[in-house]
Amino acid sequence: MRILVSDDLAHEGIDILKQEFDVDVKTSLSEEQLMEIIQDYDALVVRSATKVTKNIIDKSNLKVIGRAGVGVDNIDVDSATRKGILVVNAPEGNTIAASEHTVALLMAAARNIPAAVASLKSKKWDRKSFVGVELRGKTLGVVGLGRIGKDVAYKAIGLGMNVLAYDPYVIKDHVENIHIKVADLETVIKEADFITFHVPLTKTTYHMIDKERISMMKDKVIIINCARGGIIDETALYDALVSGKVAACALDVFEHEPPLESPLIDLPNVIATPHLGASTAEAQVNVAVDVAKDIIRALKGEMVKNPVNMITVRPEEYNEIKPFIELAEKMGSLYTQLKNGRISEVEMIYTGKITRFDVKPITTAGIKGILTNILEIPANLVNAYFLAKERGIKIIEKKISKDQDAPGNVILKITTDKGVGSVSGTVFEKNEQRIIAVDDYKIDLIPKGYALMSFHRDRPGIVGEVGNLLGRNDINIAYMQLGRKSFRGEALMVLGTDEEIPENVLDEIKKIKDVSDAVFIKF
Ligand SMILES: NC(=O)C1=CN([C@@H]2O[C@H](COP(=O)(O)OP(=O)(O)OC[C@H]3O[C@@H](n4cnc5c(N)ncnc54)[C@H](O)[C@@H]3O)[C@@H](O)[C@H]2O)C=CC1
Ligand SMILES: O=C(O)C(=O)COP(=O)(O)O
Repeated sequence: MRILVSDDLAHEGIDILKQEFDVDVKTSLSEEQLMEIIQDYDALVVRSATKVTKNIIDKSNLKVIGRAGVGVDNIDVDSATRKGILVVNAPEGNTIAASEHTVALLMAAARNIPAAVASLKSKKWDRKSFVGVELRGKTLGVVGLGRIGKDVAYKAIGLGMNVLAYDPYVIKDHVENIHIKVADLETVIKEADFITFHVPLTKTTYHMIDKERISMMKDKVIIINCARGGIIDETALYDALVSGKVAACALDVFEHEPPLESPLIDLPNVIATPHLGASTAEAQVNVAVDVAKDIIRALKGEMVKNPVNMITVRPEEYNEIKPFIELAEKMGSLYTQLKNGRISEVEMIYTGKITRFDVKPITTAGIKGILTNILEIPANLVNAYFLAKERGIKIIEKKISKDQDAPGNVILKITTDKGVGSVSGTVFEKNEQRIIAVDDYKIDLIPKGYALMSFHRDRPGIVGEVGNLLGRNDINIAYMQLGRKSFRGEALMVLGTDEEIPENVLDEIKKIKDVSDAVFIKF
C-alpha cells in the first residue's frame, strides 16, 4: 500500500509510516497536480495547506485521509464519507501549542509588543506610543470551550482574568465548577474586554462574527483569532479596526491563506502570524505520530483512535461488540441476498447484555451488510448511514434492556414495498455467532462460507431430493438445518455447502415439487 504525504509532516510520523508502507512526500502540489497522482495512493496525509477537494476525492482510490492536526475544514468530509473514505485527525497533540500561542497573542496585543519591537529595531526610543492595558481583572470572552478554549480559559484564570464563555454544546455546571462562567454569545461579546475564538469552521460558525455582532461589543475590545479565518467577517473586522471600535486584533488564521493581499495585515493595530498555532516542535511530533498510527490502523483494517466520519468504539468495549458487528453485517447481507424489494425502513432491536453498550457501530454494520448487495458504491462502516439516508431509508435503533445479563440478541427488521421481514442473531460464549431465525423460521446457523436456503412445503423425501441433486453436481453438504412453521407446513431448509452452487443447479432445485424458492448465500 502507498501513502502520500502532501504537507510538511514531522519525520517522526513519516518514519512510523515507512516502517509499514511505501511513503512519498510531495508538498505544495496544486489541485491539478494532486489529481494526476492521487489514484496511486491508498492514504493521504495533510495538514492545513492541502485542500482535499471533491475533485481530488472523486479521482482517488483512497481508503483513508489523515489530518495531522485538528481542523478538517480543508477536507471535503462529506465527499469522502459518501465514497466510504475514512477521515482521521490528530486532535490532542497541538492543544497546548495553540493555547500557548493564543495567550502569546493576547499579551502581545495588550502590550503592543510587535509594534514596539519594530520601533526599537528602527532605532527609535519611543515609550509613549506603546502604553498597553493589563489583563488582570478584565473579562476574557472565550467562544468555543473545547480542548483549546478550555486550556486558554484555565491560563486566563491563572492570569487573574474573569472568563465568560460561550459553547452551546458544553454542560454548564461542569465548567462553572472550575470558575468559567457560561453565557449566550450576545452576553459574552457584550461583556468581554478581550474575545478569543476556539470553534471549528463550519456552516454555523462561518462569519458568526459580522458587522452587527461587532457593533454589540465594548468599545476598544481586543479580538484574538487562533482558530480559523472565516469565523470573523474580515471586511467588518477591518472597518471596526479602522474606526477604533476594535482597539486591536491578533490573527493567526485567515479566510484565504496566505493572506498576502489582505488589507488587514497592513493595519497598525493588527498583529498577524502565519498560522503558527500548532507550530511547536512538540506539537508537530505529537500530531505526526498520532496521525501516522491511525493511518496504519486504518490501512490494516483495525479500529482507529480518532475517526472524524465514523462512529468511535471505546477500546474497552471493542472486544464485546466486535462479534456483534460481524454478525450484524452478515445478517444484513443475508437478508438482501434472500429477498428483494424497495427498502423503506430498517429497524435494529437489541436485547440482553449487548444493550449495555453503544450499539450504533452494530447498527451501522447491519446497514452496511444490507447495502453491500444492492448498491454500486461499495458500502462500508464510513458511508453506510450516509448512503442509507441518501436512499431515504429510515433507520430505527431500539434497545430492550429488561435483562442485561441474558445473552445478547439482535433482530434486524426490514420493511420493503413487498412487506416486512426479519433476521435474528446471537453471540454465544467464546464469540460464536449464530443466526437463529429468518422471518418466523427458527434455525441455528453459523454464518460462514456458503449456504443454500430453500423454502418448501414440508413433506417426506424433499430433503433427500435436494441433497441428491447437489450430490449429482459434486456439491458437498457441510451441514443441514430445517426450520418449519408447522408439521407438513411451510419450511426453510439451510444446507451449508463446501462449493458454490451454480445458477443452473439452483434452477433445477427450484423445479423440485413443493419448493417455492431457492437462494445461494455467500457469507
Ligand atoms: N491556529 C492553529 O494552528 C490551530 C487552530 N485550531 C483550530 O481550533 C479549533 C478548536 O480546536 P479544539 O479546541 O482542539 O477543538 P474541540 O473540538 O475540542 O473544540 C471545539 C469547541 O467548539 C464548540 N463549538 C462548535 N460549534 C460551535 C458554535 N457554533 N458556537 C460555539 N461553540 C461551538 C464545540 O462544542 C467544542 O467544544 C479547531 O477546529 C481548529 O480550527 C486548532 C489547532 C491549531
Ligand atoms: O490543527 C489545526 O487545526 C491547525 O490549524 C494546525 O494547522 P497546521 O497543521 O499547522 O497547518
